[in-house]
Amino acid sequence: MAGATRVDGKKVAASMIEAVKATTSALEEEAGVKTGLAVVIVGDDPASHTYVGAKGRLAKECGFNSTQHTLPEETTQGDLARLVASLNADPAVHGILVQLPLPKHLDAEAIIQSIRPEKDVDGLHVVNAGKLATGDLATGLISCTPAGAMRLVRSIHGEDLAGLAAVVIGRSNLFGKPMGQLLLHANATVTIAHSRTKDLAGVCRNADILVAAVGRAEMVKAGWVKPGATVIDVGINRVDVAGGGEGKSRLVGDVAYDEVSEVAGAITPVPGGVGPMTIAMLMANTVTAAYRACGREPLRF
Ligand SMILES: Nc1nc2c(c(=O)[nH]1)N[C@@H](CN(C=O)c1ccc(C(=O)N[C@@H](CCC(=O)O)C(=O)O)cc1)CN2
Repeated sequence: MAGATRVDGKKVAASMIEAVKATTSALEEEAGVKTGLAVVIVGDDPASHTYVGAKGRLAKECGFNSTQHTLPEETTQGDLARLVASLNADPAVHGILVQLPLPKHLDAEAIIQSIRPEKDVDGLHVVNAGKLATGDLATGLISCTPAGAMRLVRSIHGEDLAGLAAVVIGRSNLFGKPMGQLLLHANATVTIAHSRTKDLAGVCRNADILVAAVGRAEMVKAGWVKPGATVIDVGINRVDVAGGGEGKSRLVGDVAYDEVSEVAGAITPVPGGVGPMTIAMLMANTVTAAYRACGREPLRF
């Protein structure tokens, strides 16, 4: 029987969405401003279309004016850059999100850096990454997945992580680095581990908070986890179901959930953990951007 507390990302995300809805309607009532989100998707990747659909539906539910720009696979860098430039110039658009990954022939980094930082609700522009790195959490926009994962850490440990050792496995700009910085700002003692780390299992066993973002199904085993640790699983891997027949698959994280649940103190499931928080944080960032565009500051979500 599993002993760890299951950290319910859907529940935390739902309460955040309620706060976003209230904040959005307050802005409309007080300033007459409707929060605007533009979502851009290029190509036919089915998973990306699913995520974009979910973002659009939730944006509408939050009371946003949400527009989706669907571009064909063969879109050129110039076409996409012109669309971003027009959204940058549109005062009714407070947040711009370009769904990743982009088709291989496009330079995703150049597109992300062309978004105005104050509309970069994905928090990926160097200005926003730099603000996070220098400890300015008040004026920038923080990348949605690390912000969502951090929210789940706070739901277990509170605001101050002083005295706790945190290990993040993964050093990407999208997740590992910003997650490490958020943990550091909350006073945790942070290690960022990666594919070249020696004795990865041993490093992980020191962690009071272990965050896995490696992209390898169920790589983190029970023997990697300190008894009682909090384990945050950021992986989303689709694996075949043994004997399930053609095309049968299920989603698993980077953590071997069942065995790690026997050792950990708290653990996020996949699905239903960090994933729902990513989309909730996008909504929070978008209404935050709308408030700032009106010279106001909303509550901290
Ligand atoms: N521009 C961006 N592109 C991408 C991001 C991002 O944050 N910004 N993240 C991922 C995809 N993503 C959002 O876009 C995302 C992935 C997964 C989930 C989620 O809720 N997952 C569910 C399971 C869903 C399923 O059944 O397939 C869960 O974990 O419970 C939300 C958002 C890459 N691209």
